[in-house]
Amino acid sequence: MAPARVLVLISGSGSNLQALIDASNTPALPDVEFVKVISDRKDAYGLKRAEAAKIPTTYHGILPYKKKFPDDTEKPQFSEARKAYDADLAKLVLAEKPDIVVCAGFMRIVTPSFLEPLHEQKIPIINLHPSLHGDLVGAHCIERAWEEFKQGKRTKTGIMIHYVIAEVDMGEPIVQQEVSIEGCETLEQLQTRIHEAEHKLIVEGTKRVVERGRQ
Ligand SMILES: Nc1nc2c(c(=O)[nH]1)N[C@@H](CN(C=O)c1ccc(C(=O)N[C@@H](CCC(=O)O)C(=O)O)cc1)CN2
Ligand SMILES: NCC(=O)N[C@@H]1O[C@H](COP(=O)([O-])[O-])[C@@H](O)[C@H]1O
Repeated sequence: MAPARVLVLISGSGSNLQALIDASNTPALPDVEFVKVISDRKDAYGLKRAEAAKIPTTYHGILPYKKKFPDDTEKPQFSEARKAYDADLAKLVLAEKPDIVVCAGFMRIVTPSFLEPLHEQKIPIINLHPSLHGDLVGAHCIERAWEEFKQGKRTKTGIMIHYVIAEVDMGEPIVQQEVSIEGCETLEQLQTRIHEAEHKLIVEGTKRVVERGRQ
């Protein structure tokens, strides 16, 4: 059987991409091939990690689309710029014929202009999110959990790998893990604790979806 073709979307440092690369073709994540890494940010260090691993990369920035639609709305579901961006992103992704798309710190809300073309091809899109399903959604969830911990509103948070649907961070969870905040004295300590857990969970979540695709 041919290796599963994995395409990864990133925006930042790419430590989760690195975890996937390091685990690839070991028992933790067997028989996979990274076909491309796409970033919406040109300065994403994850692009350098991909290049070091000899994985093809593409920078797909939003600016040209914003310039094309100067009077655009900021609401993701109605933005012409975002829809055009997402439609082109879908074309870039489909050109690689992936078996799975992994959002590993990809910090853009995607619209049906991206989701539908991939859904038609039955290509699963999964995402790493630093909260449990139905708890915190959106960006900056680690910071928000930390603030609530300091206010005495919570002692735990978590992480999950979930399917990506239009409703942000509400797609079916694939695997989740609770993370205690207790014992952390700074936000940085919580971030470290969460990132260490993420690096394991993203490998497990990707492996499960790859295996489902092979059934
Ligand atoms: N339609 C969906 N798109 C995305 C999902 C999803 O479940 N459905 N998951 C995200 C990843 N994500 C959280 O896990 C997330 C990323 C970014 C944002 C966000 O508010 N982005 C802003 C820009 C923020 C910035 O530039 O710093 C935006 O897109 O306007 C929310 C959730 C991947 N996309
Ligand atoms: N809502 C999505 C979100 O907040 N994702 C977060 O982006 C980081 C990516 O780190 P990385 O670039 O080092 O892999 C991760 O901590 C992940 O939880």
